[in-house]
Amino acid sequence: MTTETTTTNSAAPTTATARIPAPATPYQEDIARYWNDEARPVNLRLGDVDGLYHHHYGIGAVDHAALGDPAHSEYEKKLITELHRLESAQAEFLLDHLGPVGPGDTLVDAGCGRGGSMIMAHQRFGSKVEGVTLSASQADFGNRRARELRVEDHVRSRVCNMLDTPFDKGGIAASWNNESTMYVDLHDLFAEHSRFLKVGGRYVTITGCWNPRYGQPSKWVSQINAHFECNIHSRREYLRAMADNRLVPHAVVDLTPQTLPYWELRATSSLVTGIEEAFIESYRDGSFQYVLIAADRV
Ligand SMILES: C[S@@+](CC[C@H](N)C(=O)[O-])C[C@H]1O[C@@H](n2cnc3c(N)ncnc32)[C@H](O)[C@@H]1O
Ligand SMILES: CC(C)=CCC/C(C)=C/COP(=O)(O)OP(=O)(O)O
Ligand SMILES: [Mg+2]
Repeated sequence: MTTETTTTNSAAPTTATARIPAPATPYQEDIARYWNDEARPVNLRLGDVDGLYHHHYGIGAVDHAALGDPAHSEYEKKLITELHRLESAQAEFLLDHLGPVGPGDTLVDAGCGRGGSMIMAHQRFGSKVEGVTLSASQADFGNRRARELRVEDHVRSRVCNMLDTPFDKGGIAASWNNESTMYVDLHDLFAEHSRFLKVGGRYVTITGCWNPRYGQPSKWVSQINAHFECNIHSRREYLRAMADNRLVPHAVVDLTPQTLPYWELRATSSLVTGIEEAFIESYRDGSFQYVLIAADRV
């Protein structure tokens, strides 16, 4: 069902030599195409700062002293470095919640993107990290970075549907979704994590969800869905689907106040993509929330 993609030193995907599993649905085909074609400077130029390429957003206070004078010729470069620092801080915060994992463990990054979080997890824990993405370009990119860092024996990306993975039942110590749950049905997703996680293992997600207290998805949430071709779930759906799949919340953290500074800073940069207003307005009007949920597999 799943196959590791063959990688080369070229930036182009090497799908000709790889046996890529067929997407399970036409929707997944759309999403694979979307991420295969993605090359936004807001992601690549941030990743170029230190070689960790993320497709998630940032948390934490902006370091205005590090940014310095906006009129300075180096300001834009410093701004990019600062946005990247906040995105890496987000991944560190997710890893903080994985529990006591170590070098003998295998971790799963479901919807791994270009693999930045996987590298960070291996560097922190010494663990083996298995990533799945629908995109062959992303898997190639992640595997190339792992080879360049000489961690390819421990960090591996493959093209695979996160709802149907090859991981053995109960063989995984901890797993996560970093901004990738909005592409799948949550019941199907948590059933799969629950299957491959060992009892006592930890699952963590950082995600954007619509707030049931607001009523229904706001126009801003609908705009984010249209922009990314995704389907943002409500906070209630997360907790219900986890409860139905032996995932019991250990921590629920509302990161909305911590992510707003990232968005406000990003909105002033030359790398804006046009989606900044929807995130800022929906976080401000309370219709959308940025949350971490860590759960024990019981
Ligand atoms: C916004 S990116 C997040 C990437 C990564 N987690 C990060 O933090 O940099 C969403 C990712 O989810 C993946 N994805 C979406 N649906 C998927 C599915 N059904 N199976 C595997 N990956 C999926 C995409 O291929 C993409 O890599
Ligand atoms: C929180 C929510 C709703 C996220 C939707 C999923 C998504 C596309 C995340 C960021 O990816 P990216 O880093 O490629 O996006 P951008 O190009 O905007 O930085
Ligand atoms: Mg980004």
